[in-house]
Amino acid sequence: MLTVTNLHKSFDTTEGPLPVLRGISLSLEAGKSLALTGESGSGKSTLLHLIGCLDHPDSGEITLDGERFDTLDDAGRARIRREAIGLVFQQFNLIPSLTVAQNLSFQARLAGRLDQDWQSDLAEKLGLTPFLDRYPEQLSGGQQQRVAVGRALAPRPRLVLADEPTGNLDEATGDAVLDIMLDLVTETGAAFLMVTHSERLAARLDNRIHLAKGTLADDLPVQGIAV
Ligand SMILES: Nc1ncnc2c1ncn2[C@@H]1O[C@H](COP(=O)(O)OP(=O)(O)OP(=O)(O)O)[C@@H](O)[C@H]1O
Repeated sequence: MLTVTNLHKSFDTTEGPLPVLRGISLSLEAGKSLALTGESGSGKSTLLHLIGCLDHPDSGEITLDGERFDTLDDAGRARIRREAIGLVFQQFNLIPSLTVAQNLSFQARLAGRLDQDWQSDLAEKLGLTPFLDRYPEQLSGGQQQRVAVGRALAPRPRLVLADEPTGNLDEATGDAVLDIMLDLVTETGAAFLMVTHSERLAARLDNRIHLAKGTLADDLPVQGIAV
């Protein structure tokens, strides 16, 4: 279970501090999916980065299964990213000098949780088995994003965070990638938080929250979510 309580984050700018998140609270159960929507600049990526241990909040608490993230130092955040979190971004961020198979196993190796059977299973489910010896530049965008999804899920993370994962793909390809992601997060029992601009894609997840002016709107269905 992910819990976020009264999270605040400002950035220093030349015009002074820019408050981006002003008291965000939410919770997300294992096996559930949550879409995070909001206008450009509303702070969606900032929130995802804090939850994903890529940055630290000014105040507030973030816990995963009772373990606090917000008080960790750089090394602690790096450990959590390795061991508990799978990240998928709009840019596929594959390692160009590694094959598909090596990219798929990269995160699991870092986490010390390489499981060849699960990796083969993942490759099959993601339709990547014929491409295992290719390099990322020899794949289409949709295929590259499926590798990124597989890489994130190979260590069986407890929390999967995705920032516009289908943003660089055409609609049909993006839908197919999201279908597979939803199947896989359900199968692994991970909690899944996805940033999206698309109402259509947001509606495919279990719940949705909307960020505006640094706070979460409270007029949305909140089943399973404490907002
Ligand atoms: N490192 C930073 N330093 C200063 N300002 C920042 C920094 N990161 C983000 N911001 C500002 O914080 C605000 C929120 O940015 P963020 O990227 O979280 O928004 P977003 O909702 O994800 O936007 P988009 O949908 O366009 O990706 C923006 O005004 C942005 O300019």
